[in-house]
Amino acid sequence: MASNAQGRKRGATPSRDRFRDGNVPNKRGVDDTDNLEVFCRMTPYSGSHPCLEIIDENTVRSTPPPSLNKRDGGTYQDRVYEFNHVFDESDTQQAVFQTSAIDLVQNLVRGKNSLLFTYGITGSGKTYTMTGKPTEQETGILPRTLDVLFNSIENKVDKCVFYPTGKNSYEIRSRVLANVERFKLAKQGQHNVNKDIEIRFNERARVDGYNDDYLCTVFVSYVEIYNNYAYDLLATEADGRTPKKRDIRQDTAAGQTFVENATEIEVSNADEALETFLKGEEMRRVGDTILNKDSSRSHSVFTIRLVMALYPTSSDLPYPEQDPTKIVVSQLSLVDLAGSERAKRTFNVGDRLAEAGNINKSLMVLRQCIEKLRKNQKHGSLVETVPYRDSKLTMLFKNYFDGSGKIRMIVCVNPKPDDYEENLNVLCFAEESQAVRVAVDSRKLPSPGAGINDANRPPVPRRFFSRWNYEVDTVLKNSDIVQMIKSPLTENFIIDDMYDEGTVEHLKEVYTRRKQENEINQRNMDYALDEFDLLLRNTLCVADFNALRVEELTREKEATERFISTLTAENKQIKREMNSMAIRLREYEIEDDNQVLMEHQLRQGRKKDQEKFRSNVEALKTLQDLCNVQSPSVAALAKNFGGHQDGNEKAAPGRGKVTTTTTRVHTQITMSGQRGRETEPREQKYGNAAKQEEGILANAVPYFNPKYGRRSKSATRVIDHQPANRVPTGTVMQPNMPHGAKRVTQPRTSDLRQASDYILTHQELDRRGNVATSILKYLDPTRRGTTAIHQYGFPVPGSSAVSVWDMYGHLLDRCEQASAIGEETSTDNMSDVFDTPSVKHEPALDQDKFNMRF
Ligand SMILES: Nc1ncnc2c1ncn2[C@@H]1O[C@H](COP(=O)(O)OP(=O)(O)OP(=O)(O)O)[C@@H](O)[C@H]1O
Repeated sequence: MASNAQGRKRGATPSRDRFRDGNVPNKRGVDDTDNLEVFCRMTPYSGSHPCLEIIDENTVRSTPPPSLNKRDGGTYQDRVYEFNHVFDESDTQQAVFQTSAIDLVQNLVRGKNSLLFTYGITGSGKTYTMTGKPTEQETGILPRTLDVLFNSIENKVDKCVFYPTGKNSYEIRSRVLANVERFKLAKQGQHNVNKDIEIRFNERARVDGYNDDYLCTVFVSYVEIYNNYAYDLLATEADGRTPKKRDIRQDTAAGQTFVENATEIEVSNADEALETFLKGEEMRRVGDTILNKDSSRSHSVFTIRLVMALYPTSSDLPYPEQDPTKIVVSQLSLVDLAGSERAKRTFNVGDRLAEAGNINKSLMVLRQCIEKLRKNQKHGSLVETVPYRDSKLTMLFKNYFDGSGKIRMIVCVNPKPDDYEENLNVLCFAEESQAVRVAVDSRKLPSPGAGINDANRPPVPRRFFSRWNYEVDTVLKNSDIVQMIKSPLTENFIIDDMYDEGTVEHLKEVYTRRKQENEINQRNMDYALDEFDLLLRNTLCVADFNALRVEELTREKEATERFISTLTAENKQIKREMNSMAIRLREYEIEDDNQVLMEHQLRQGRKKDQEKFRSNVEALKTLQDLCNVQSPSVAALAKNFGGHQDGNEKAAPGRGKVTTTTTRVHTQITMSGQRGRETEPREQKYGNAAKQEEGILANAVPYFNPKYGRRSKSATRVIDHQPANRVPTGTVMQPNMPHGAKRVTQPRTSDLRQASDYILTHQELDRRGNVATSILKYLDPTRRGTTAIHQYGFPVPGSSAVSVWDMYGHLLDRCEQASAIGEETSTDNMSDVFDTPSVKHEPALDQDKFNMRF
């Protein structure tokens, strides 16, 4: 037995409680009935929202597509279906054959009947499963079945020995008639072999169980049920295009339904059988529908019949006895049902619509038959008549349901959401079908009776030893050697007269002696012949056995070679993958190294930044400390102006947060509050820092142009205006003030009038929050139009400087106004000018001057 037939992983038969209707599960041999077996196959689907999902090798779950409601407005629920086995999308045609069909081939060679049919909605893969395509991966059940059958049967007789009567029976022709028929067949000539067959894949598996005591031959027939009529796909009407219509009859004697006069073609190998199938396929009605471009419009039934007869008991050339009652027929029907389809999905009209109607009707009758069978079996009596006769399809299947063979269904489903509702019907029906119990076909092949029994059976197939027997018996035993040995030895005797008694006596003696010798020789010869006969038969047996063994080993070798070549190919593939993985790995490693390097650099950069940040924070801290104490210049002024300082101090707090930078550090620092508290002398408070600042001031670049400096050397007319809230910056460039310059925090109008030079040290925040210090020199502030302004100090961004000029212009205006009315501008007022720079005023200098900033 083929390993797969016995050892295949068949789905566990559903347990008792798995069936909703409480049917007894499959228990072979207990009650001589068997459950109808159902296998489910899922079509590959790559779209979104598959409506079916495989849970395990026996279970499928259906899930409604999103937002699909029942016609009554209700919602669908998830449902689970259980089958003998479920094939997922990755299961190959080979796997499907091994699991669902190879044991049916074994049934066939053992003389039993089986029916295998595919069921499902249109486009679900029924034809693909049954027939497939010529490649190894896609060869379907039918071609594989034929291969396995011919790999497994022995003792095939020549063609035309058996012949079908057309009434579900066979007869045997005489040798002469068989020869005549063969001659006629040969005269019909060879036709071109179908291309698909030339390139097709051959299944090499075989099953055991063939009874060697039988001679056999194979017949195939192919019919379709179209629009509820049976058509013979192997015979056409006179037009050569329309298949012949046939009737379905019941053979009461054999208990079988059959297609009357269906053409049965005798085939001697799988290729011939397949050729016949393809010939019939050309006749089969297939149409192009929206849902399947090669949609089967009929139910097709391909029947393989194995016709067997016992070996003759005589040692004649192998030829069956001409006794039709000793013929045994087993059959396997492979049925590709047309798919159910909803008209509203296919938009079929005309013939297609009528076909669809008939397809759906026949499938509905099949369903009803199964339901009624189930009901009857449940009640244990004939509660309802099973409507087999309502459709040709069910009429043809009737004998299987009546127990003349095994029934198996492969239900094909496509998980696409559009098929959801139809799939529910299919799955429901398929699951419930499993509850139907069918009587087991318990027929046994009649034993050969007298003759060779298991004890004296040579270890080679019957066809071998039958041939030697015939050859040894009919050829060797009648050979000349035997005759020659048997011939008496002769001697020349001359008898002189009738009274020559001496010679006669001598002759008598010689003959008697020779007769005795001959008898001894004959006995010896017979003995030797028997010995030789035995030796010969044994030698022939051993030779045949060895030949078989060689054949088997050759097959194994070929299989091993194929396996090795597959492994080699896989090996190469794996090597290729490994190489590409190694390349990828190298790339990853390089990338990894780069990343490590980058990470290292980043870490270094971060470290540097942190160090820089730390040093900046320290610098800022120092700066903050400096800012948080009273400006030394303010301190100095406080000394000069006494009580004024407090007033100035009060004017400052409104500024709140000030961001300052002198060494390009952008950090916010708070300057509120502490300024007024500084009372210690600057040197005392800042020590070296203050001294350093002054040193820098002393050595700084002169702030004024010597050209102008020359004119003002003799007079002390310089007003050094340093507002009270100046932030000590410790900047490198510091102006060198002429000796005698009058430093004021709030200039009076009288000071300005008397002054020949006016120098303003102004501070403000630029857009980035840096403290920008500007030193402005203005000559003769009382006379407009003759001014010359120079700016020294730090770069000041353009826009932020406008406010300086605004303020300055404002100051001048105020001075002029004051002088015009003969009043002194109050210091408080002047202080306002500087402390509230929001006062808008046209600057007292032209745009060119303004552009002198850098
Ligand atoms: N398991 C599968 N793997 C790959 N292709 C498949 C599979 N099942 C079906 N197909 C493809 O789906 C298409 C429809 O399949 P098929 O003709 O077998 O459907 P069907 O059920 O016989 O339809 P209909 O009832 O209309 O005849 C075909 O092109 C077939 O090759």
